[in-house]
Amino acid sequence: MTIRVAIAGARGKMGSEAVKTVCNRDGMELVAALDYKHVGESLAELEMFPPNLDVPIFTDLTQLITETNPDVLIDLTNPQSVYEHTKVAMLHNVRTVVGTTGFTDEQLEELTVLAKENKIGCIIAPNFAIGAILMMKFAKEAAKYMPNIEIIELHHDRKLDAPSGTAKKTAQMIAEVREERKQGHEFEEETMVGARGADFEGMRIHSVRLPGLVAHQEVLFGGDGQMLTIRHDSYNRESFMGGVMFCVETVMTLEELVYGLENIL
Ligand SMILES: NC(=O)C1=CN([C@@H]2O[C@H](COP(=O)(O)OP(=O)(O)OC[C@H]3O[C@@H](n4cnc5c(N)ncnc54)[C@H](OP(=O)(O)O)[C@@H]3O)[C@@H](O)[C@H]2O)C=CC1
Ligand SMILES: O=C(O)C1=N[C@H](C(=O)O)C[C@H](O)C1
Repeated sequence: MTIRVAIAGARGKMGSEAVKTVCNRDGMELVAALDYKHVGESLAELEMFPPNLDVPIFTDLTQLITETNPDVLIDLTNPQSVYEHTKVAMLHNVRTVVGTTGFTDEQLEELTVLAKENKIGCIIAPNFAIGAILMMKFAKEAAKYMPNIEIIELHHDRKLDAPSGTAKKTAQMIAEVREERKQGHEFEEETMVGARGADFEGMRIHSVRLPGLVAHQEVLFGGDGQMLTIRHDSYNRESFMGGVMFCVETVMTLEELVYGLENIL
């Protein structure tokens, strides 16, 4: 069976890589792209894609679904659009693989309920790179023994959300095994706002944004006279594509929402 795939955000850094990957993948067909503005009738008209890539572009998701009948929508857009896309797709019985970050906890909760009610598969993966999943899993394990933790995530300077979805997910996974605790000492004071980063149950999260970076994260564990560092680096967007393909294939077998690749690997 060929999986019919649509991509929202196809012109973007991740979306364009996903277009390439889906087109080269046996057992998948790219049937449509979703954009929020009219950039042409077909991907073939865009300079960044080969002139024979005759894949229609839609600005309306419902119309895209009605006319091209995709099995899976991959969303690689932005925090403002992703919730609505995922919801509309689910309500039209289209499975979703979501890489876009920046969901609120309430949105995640609502989509979880909606997926269950409609018995429709959805995977929301804050990070598709296998190395990043392992970094999060190892960090969760280390936190059982070393609960004083600071997370430093480093990304390119076009990123919209901070902290990154990966940093948030890392903190959530660690929180499953670490009791909330204040780190440092009670007299600590910020003399410049933000100096100590964001506070997640006492762990601190720091977001670095610089040109030249792609996606990187360090989790630092401090102990008496020692420090453990767990680090992952994505040097390009190909690093995410194995995970995207795995999710497209896996979501076809699901009837619920899964948040995080670590739950299905
Ligand atoms: N889960 C993972 O492993 C990864 C997740 N990400 C996440 O994926 C998302 C995309 O990242 P990235 O590719 O770097 O970002 P880009 O800004 O490069 O790409 C986003 C694309 O989506 C388009 N877009 C915006 N709104 C809509 C909409 N409503 N419908 C259709 N297209 C839309 C943008 O158009 P325009 O530019 O014209 O506004 C742009 O082309 C981010 O949330 C990022 O955090 C990134 C890397 C890995
Ligand atoms: O915006 C990005 O680039 C990335 N976003 C995801 C996140 O917020 O964690 C995944 C990866 O870090 C790249």
